[in-house]
Amino acid sequence: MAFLELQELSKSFGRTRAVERLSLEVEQGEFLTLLGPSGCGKTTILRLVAGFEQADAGRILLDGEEITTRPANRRPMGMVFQSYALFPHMTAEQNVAFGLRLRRLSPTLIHRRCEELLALVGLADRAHNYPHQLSGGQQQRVALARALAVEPKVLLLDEPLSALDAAVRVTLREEIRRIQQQLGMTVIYVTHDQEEALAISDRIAVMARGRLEQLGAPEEIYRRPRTVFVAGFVGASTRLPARLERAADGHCRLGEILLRVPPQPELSDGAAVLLVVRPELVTLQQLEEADGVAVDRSQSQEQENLLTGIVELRTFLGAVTRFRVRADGGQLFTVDLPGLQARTLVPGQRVLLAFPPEACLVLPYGESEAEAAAGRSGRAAVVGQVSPEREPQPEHA
Ligand SMILES: Nc1ncnc2c1ncn2[C@@H]1O[C@H](COP(=O)(O)OP(=O)(O)OP(=O)(O)O)[C@@H](O)[C@H]1O
Repeated sequence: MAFLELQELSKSFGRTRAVERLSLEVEQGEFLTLLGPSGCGKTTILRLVAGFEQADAGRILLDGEEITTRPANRRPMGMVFQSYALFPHMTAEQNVAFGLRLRRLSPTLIHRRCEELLALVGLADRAHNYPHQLSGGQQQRVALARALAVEPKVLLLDEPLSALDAAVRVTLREEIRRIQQQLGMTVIYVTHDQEEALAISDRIAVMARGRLEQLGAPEEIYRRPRTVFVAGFVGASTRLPARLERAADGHCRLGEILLRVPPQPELSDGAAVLLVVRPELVTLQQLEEADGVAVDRSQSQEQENLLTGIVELRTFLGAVTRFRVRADGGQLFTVDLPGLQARTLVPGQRVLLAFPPEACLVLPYGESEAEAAAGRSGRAAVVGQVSPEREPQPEHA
């Protein structure tokens, strides 16, 4: 039996179905992240678990006991919110002590516990500072210590880092993970930031429109997204509507080109699919103008898919440089190359794109979704989609 079980939970607000028949199991000591776009129901799930909302249907079990209708103040949960929500007229130590005072512990014990907790979150020397004397990151550390003070069985974190700047976000998420592992704490963490979710979690529940799309370890979610939504939401990717040909032996038609993909014995010939290729699995090789037609496909065609194209955008991202390349068939590819390989490639440059069959993830793709994709882009459905929020900004026009 799982430590925390959500069984067929549903919650509506008027006509809005915030959560729909959600079933989820969280193990003791597990760090589970609810990931999804704004409005997909993440906060509502957390509030249902905390007892701030009542479910319309379904059950919540903690450690084998049903807590579905138990009031919030009688659930052993700690919560940290997006906004720091500290008491402004209390010092860091007094904030942490708040829950302990309610429990009528002795002042000596409370003081010792606060010292331990502030040390745990790296604020041993800030015990007597008021919230306005602390940075956003430090305030969130105090909020974390305060939530941990009452020794909750489950810690609920609702976008705790989203108000902080990028560098602090990364440091603090590592701290949260360290503390969670040190204490063996069970955590449900809410975020819409896929990179954060991949970095911090044991497992990720990807949500869309109140429903669970996929549940799995970060690597599994990234490498084997099971739905078109997950493939688009988690990680950058090239996504190309295509059609299977000789599915069982792994061929796929993309416009004029026949690509090699992993065999798809479950799918039939002629099925509409979405090809998903991660940017780091494609390589680019510079071509001289004349090479475009002289690419020797005969040797490497067995191992690699080869396409010619032209670099449209180059975006320096630090560790990698991201390229947008338009293949000669019109498809757009996103390609990430590490520093040295990227140096000589600039917009306007003709290139050879190469990626092995194993780099292609093949997802069933309904006709309606294909039409919607074509409609959104204003192009034929064979043109690759790069999600707008991850569209790189041009380094050179
Ligand atoms: N108290 C409420 N009254 C009415 N509608 C609500 C209420 N709380 C949530 N909703 C609606 O339920 C849906 C899910 O909201 P929820 O806050 O759970 O999403 P979310 O994934 O956490 O979004 P965000 O990341 O923007 O916080 C949304 O359509 C929201 O407008």
